[in-house]
Formats: sequence, structure tokens, C-alpha cells
Amino acid sequence: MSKIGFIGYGSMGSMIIEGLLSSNVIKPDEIIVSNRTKSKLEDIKKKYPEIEITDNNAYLAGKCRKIFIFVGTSAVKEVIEEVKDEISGDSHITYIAAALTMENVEGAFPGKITKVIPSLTSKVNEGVSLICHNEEVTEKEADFVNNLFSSISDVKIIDEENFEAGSDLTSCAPAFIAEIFMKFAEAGAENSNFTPAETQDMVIKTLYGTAKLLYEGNMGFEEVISRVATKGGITEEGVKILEKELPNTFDELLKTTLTKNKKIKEALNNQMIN
Ligand SMILES: NC(=O)C1=CN([C@@H]2O[C@H](COP(=O)(O)OP(=O)(O)OC[C@H]3O[C@@H](n4cnc5c(N)ncnc54)[C@H](OP(=O)(O)O)[C@@H]3O)[C@@H](O)[C@H]2O)C=CC1
Ligand SMILES: O=C(O)[C@@H]1CCC=N1
Repeated sequence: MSKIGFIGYGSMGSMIIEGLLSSNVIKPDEIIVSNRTKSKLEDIKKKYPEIEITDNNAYLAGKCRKIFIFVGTSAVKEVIEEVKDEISGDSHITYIAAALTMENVEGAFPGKITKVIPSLTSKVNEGVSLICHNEEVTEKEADFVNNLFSSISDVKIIDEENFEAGSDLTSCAPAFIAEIFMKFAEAGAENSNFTPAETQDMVIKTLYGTAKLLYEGNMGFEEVISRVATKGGITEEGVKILEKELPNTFDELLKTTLTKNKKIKEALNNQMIN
């Protein structure tokens, strides 16, 4: 009986594998997990003794038709080379490496390929996973991957060309949001007698409440703003500052990250071809 293979147990790999196991969409005895540093798999093996662990990717590939590659972008080629002799037209590879195009991966493995861009928010079963399947992937195989990621996030099926801007909005976004609110909390501490720990706590609780209003309370951004920014009041003045400063900041952020994406893509293009 073929198992499900996961290669790479770092920040994303551990989050996804543990999320899938705790939401019961996969069972420990159905999976093999491989990591370059095998000792990092000791904790998950202790928690789920039925899981098979290894540091041998070719061994894993020999036992699995569905293979998830969660290694860093620059290591994907090396992993595909390691497993090449063990995979066939029946194998289905899913990878999460940002900036690595499906065309690039198809160059190394011309078969069934799915690209997923996960988000750290899946650690709390929230956020969006972006998914694109190539034409070789059957509906059943696509559903399998979509269902796994649905158990830890909302799944959005997209065209490959939208991965870059999409990643900014869902996958890089937790870091951007954290940075924005860290600066807000720091400014709060600088302009008051509150300690940095106090302003951080106030801002995080308000951020959580605002997200709930927007999501569970079905309030749009504009309604939240108009309900808080009393005409002629204090908030209105603060909103004006943000309206003036933020469009340029976010435009620059998008342009910079899209350019970086392009640069990595070009470098990887050379790496995958050579
Ligand atoms: N972090 C994020 O929020 C997101 C990341 N991504 C993408 O996910 C990918 C992984 O990122 P992340 O989890 O942050 O990276 P990490 O560096 O945390 O994890 C990479 C893991 O891969 C393992 N590894 C490397 N080479 C091999 C190999 N040949 N065989 C087996 N295991 C190997 C490493 O092992 P070792 O323990 O030995 O180092 C490590 O555990 C990247 O391509 C990134 O673009 C996509 C969306 C979001
Ligand atoms: O910053 C990165 O490169 C990865 C991809 C998306 C989120 N983190």
C-alpha cells in the first residue's frame, strides 16, 4: 500500500504535517516524513510513534506515490534528483517553494505537479493556501491536495501567474502585518507612559478584535473606519495620515517584493536548466 511522503520538516513542513495530523485528515501510519537532519523528527515520532521517519528521500519516494516537498526553494532541484529513479508518471509531486515556477519543476519532473503557497496562519487553522495544479493532475488527485489544505486553511485555486501578488497578500502578509503593528505599538510606547509590553498587548488585542469584526462580524473595512472615525473627531485625523502615507508604502512594498520574486525566478531558471 502506497504511503504519503513529506520531505522537509522546517518551519512550513512541521506546521503543515502537524496541522494535518491533528485535524485527522491523515493518519500517522499512512505517512513517511523525511528531513535532512533526522534528529529534528524525534519529537513528532514520540508524539505519533506510527509515523515512519527517515533522512533518505529516495527510500521515501520508493514507498510513496504522493510526495510533498517542503524544503527551501534552492533545495528542490537536488531533492527531485535524489528521488528521480523512484518516481514515475503515476507520482504526484506537490511543492511549496515560492518563486519556483511549475515550468521549472516540470523541467526536472515532467509529470503531475501541484504548487501550494501556504501561510504561517495555518498554525491556528486560519488564513489562505494558494493552490495551482498542472494539467497532468486528475480531479481526484487535485481534490486530495485541496482537501488536505482545506483542513488547515481556506483554499484558493489560482492561475500560476497570480502566485506572486497572491503570496504577498496571504503568505508574506503575516510578517507585514506583524511589522506594521509592532511599529504602531512602539510609537504608542514612545508617546505615552505605557511600557512597550503594555502597548504591544493593547495593540494585539485590538488587532484580534478588529479582525473578528471584519470577518465574523461581516463589517467591511470602510464600515469599521466610518463607525470609529466620528465626524470632526480624533480618529479622522489619524486616518487622513494613513491615507496619505500608505498607498505609496504598499505600492513600493508590492513592487519591491515582485522584483525580488523575479530575480529569484531568473536565478532558479538557470539552476533548474543547468
Ligand atoms: N516560511 C513561510 O511562511 C513560507 C515558506 N514558503 C516556502 O516554503 C519553503 C520552505 O520554507 P521554510 O519551511 O520556511 O524553510 P526551513 O529552512 O525552515 O525548512 C526547510 C527544511 O527542509 C529540510 N531540507 C533541506 N534540504 C533537504 C533535503 N535534501 N532533504 C530533506 N530535507 C531537506 C531542512 O532540513 P534541516 O533540518 O537539515 O535544515 C529543513 O528542515 C521555501 O521554499 C519557502 O519559499 C512558502 C510559503 C510561506
Ligand atoms: O519570504 C519568503 O520567501 C517565503 C515565501 C512566502 C513567505 N515566505
